[in-house]
Amino acid sequence: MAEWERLHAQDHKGTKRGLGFMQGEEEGGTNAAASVASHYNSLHDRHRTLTAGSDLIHLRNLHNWIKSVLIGKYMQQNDAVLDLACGKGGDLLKFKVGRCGRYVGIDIAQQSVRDAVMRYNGASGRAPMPFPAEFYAGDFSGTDLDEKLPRDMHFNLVSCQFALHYSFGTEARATQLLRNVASRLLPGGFFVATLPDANVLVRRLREAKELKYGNSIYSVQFDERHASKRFPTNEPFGVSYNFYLNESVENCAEYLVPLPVLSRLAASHGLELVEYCNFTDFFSREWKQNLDLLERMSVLPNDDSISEQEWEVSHAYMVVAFRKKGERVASQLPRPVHRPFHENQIIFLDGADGKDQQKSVKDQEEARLRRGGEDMMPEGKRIRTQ
Ligand SMILES: C[S@@+](CC[C@H](N)C(=O)[O-])C[C@H]1O[C@@H](n2cnc3c(N)ncnc32)[C@H](O)[C@@H]1O
Repeated sequence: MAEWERLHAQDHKGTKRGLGFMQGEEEGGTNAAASVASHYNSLHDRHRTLTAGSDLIHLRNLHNWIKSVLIGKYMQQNDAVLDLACGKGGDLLKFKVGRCGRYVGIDIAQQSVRDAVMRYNGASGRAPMPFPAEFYAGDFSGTDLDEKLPRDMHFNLVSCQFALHYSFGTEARATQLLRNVASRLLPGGFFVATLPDANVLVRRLREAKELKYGNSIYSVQFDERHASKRFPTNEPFGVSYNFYLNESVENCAEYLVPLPVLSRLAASHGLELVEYCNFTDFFSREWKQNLDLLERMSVLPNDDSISEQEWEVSHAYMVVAFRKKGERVASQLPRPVHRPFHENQIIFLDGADGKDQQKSVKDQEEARLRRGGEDMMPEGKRIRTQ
């Protein structure tokens, strides 16, 4: 039996999908968001989904392949895409392959957004991305995007890869994220995400002797507040844990995302759950149809294979997809956006980290005036200082 099949069987042995959760202390708000930003800013193009160390190359490739398949499944040619938590732009190529019509990337870590801009413009001798794009630094669960983005900016696809769980620190933050997605998604559009699978994390916690478990490449640590290992359903937010991969300390807390809670919150914003699937199940279902991609992305090279330990990490994640109610609306054609995108065009929204925020906003305004007032941004997208 393949490792992913064993993990699948183990998790579907008479278990109920859906758990209760216990609320933590009043944490998970803006301070937690700031710590996430500084954590990701401090990583030099090295995080859990990109390059977590060459020894985890297969895991990295596998997770990139899963994201590619997921995006490919829900994206249509010429779609307008919102990449929430775009990080360093690691998914730009996937949107290029999907023939993206227009791209907007937002991340709380401003240094990551700068890296994404470089990648978009064609860093390290690579070709620039062929689609128009804009970049924002801001907190996706602390900012009202309905109010802050240009009024006519809507998307066919909203993608939030390996980041949704940061919003579950409080109900207000999780709700704001869903409100942001729903307000900017066109009818018939999709919201796709990858995130830790709370059922697997909690099952492993209950099987462990301590509050920490893992293997030689990963570990998950819950704190003493969760010593009972019980999680009341009526308090589902703020259940934090720390995830360590290959001994690299993730010093920012993540939060369990109970699927029933996410699904209810999404439904109350007009988003219907159309798919949820653990990574290993997703792999076993999709690999045959996507064999070419599997080979091209070197997920299963001949000379080596994904180790049991790596499958165990992968099994801690899941994909979800939601559809916004209504008939599909074709993407709007973007107004011309000048390229390359300049770093000083990054717009700072509420919650973006960094003390130079106001200065950057001022720089942007001055740069615009130096260009004789020509607005390189689409009309309506004025710099907002909070
Ligand atoms: C694991 S990385 C994933 C990056 C990218 N989506 C990918 O898959 O390669 C998580 C990203 O989420 C971003 N992030 C976390 N909380 C956020 C928030 N509240 N608003 C915007 N971005 C956030 C981090 O800065 C980081 O870039």
